[in-house]
Amino acid sequence: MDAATERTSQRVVLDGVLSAARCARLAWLLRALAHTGYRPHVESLNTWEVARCDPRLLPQLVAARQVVLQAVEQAFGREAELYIEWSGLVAWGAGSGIDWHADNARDYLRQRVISAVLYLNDQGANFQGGSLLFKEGEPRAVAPRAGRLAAYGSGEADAHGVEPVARGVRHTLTVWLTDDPAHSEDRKAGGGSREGWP
Ligand SMILES: O=C(O)CCC(=O)C(=O)O
Ligand SMILES: [Fe+2]
Repeated sequence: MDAATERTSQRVVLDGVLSAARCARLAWLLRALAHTGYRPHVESLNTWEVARCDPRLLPQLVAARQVVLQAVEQAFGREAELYIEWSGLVAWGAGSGIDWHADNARDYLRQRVISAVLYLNDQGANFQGGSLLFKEGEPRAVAPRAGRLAAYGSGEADAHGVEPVARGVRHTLTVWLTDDPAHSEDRKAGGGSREGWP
């Protein structure tokens, strides 16, 4: 394998990244404001939409995604290098799931370098199924539980899928990170800093 095709997978699973109470508040926001259309059997709510629906609710989401950004930067040794490209809350209903894919495998997604999913509720208690599965490497499977963060490369080396949710609703805060400031969602919102929100 030459340097150009080298596959470098990078993956971490961290527990207790957000408290159970903060996870529950984000899940409440998701249930109150989410809309359909992201994928079949899935409802979502991105940070822009929260800003538009009710800016008073924005700080709790902005604070949580900042926690995710900092946890990822620390885990991957990339402090002050990454920007949030997209962030949002996702509710995975019964029947939802995703086949094997890489998160940057389209021309318009190439800027994504790390994917981060913070789970807001518990497999087994709140829903059945819904494990995050990787095609190769370790860890091979992540069982969602409130406060657990899975972070992994957005490229082919970390190809992954979500096992179908069999029952209940699986809640996540999903964040894609880029090292290209031009693709920062905060910059696009008009902020000049890495924390561009008011
Ligand atoms: O929710 C997860 O565990 C992973 C989601 C995912 O792969 C995606 O949204 O691209
Ligand atoms: Fe993915």
